[in-house]
Amino acid sequence: MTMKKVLTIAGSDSSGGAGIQADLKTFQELGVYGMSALTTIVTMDPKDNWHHHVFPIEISTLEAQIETILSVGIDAMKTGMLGSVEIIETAAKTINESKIKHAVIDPVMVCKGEDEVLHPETADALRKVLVPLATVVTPNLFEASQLAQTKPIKTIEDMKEAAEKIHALGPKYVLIKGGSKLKTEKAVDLLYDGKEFKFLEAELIDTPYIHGAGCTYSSAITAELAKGKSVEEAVDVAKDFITAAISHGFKLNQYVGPTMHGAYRTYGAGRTKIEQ
Ligand SMILES: Nc1ncnc2c1ncn2[C@@H]1O[C@H](COP(=O)(O)OP(=O)(O)O)[C@@H](O)[C@H]1O
Ligand SMILES: Cc1ncc(COP(=O)(O)O)c(C=O)c1O
Repeated sequence: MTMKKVLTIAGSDSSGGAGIQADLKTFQELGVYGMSALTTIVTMDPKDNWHHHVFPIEISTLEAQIETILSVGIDAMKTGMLGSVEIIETAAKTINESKIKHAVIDPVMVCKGEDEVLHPETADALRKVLVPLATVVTPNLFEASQLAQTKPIKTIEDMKEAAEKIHALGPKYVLIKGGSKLKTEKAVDLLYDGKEFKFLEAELIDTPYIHGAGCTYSSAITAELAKGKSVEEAVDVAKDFITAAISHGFKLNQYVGPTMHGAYRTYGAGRTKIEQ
């Protein structure tokens, strides 16, 4: 069997749990060959309560990375933190020019633990330029309300309404992540293809260690799509993958705890919590 090749266009999380680090670890776990084009570098200041700093990368450096990777060829790609309108346009150009079959767009707008939207001016560009090209777009509740331009999402009904509005922008599928922020007993996500609402449910795990969960989830979807799975199948595997990763999340330091990318391979979809 030939190795499937996937690209992530995303930021670097120096602490290793989210961003490109999460993407490449997840690709490896799911047996695809990962390549990366770095958009920004995020650091955390230990002298200032782990406050995030974002260092952008020159657009010409991003373009050179993408050129390298497209010369190899890819089976699927994803985007994560992009950080500027110009970078969003470059990602869209990559999807159009490579005629790639599957692009998963994770519309990263905030980092967990940080309140402010990192790049407010980019929400509009995401809506207009990138989201329409997605096979699947994977907003969390906050990102979904920004993309749909609706009020804060608090209920399943709000989620459905936002999914319809986002679908109207042009992506094939919308996957809204309820996670722990919806007042439900389970961790519920909503998949919408323009016709049917499908809910994905998993046990809601009582843990603060979910740094990088969104990056990991969208990478798992990308890996499974590259292997030829349908969107419904890919999202199902990814939900098991992220649930296992969250149930084995661990404390890195007093500020952050990432999910465990190797949990699905090591423990399977079943969940045996490791003692911290
Ligand atoms: N405490 C939790 N227990 C189980 N699943 C969770 C929990 N928190 C988030 N999830 C799931 O993890 C995935 C990523 O969601 P989320 O953390 O909301 O994304 P993001 O990192 O983009 O904010 C989704 O499938 C969501 O339902
Ligand atoms: C580079 C980068 N991308 C994405 C994210 C978002 O991470 P999450 O998957 O927890 O939403 C972060 C958060 O720190 C980050 O540093």
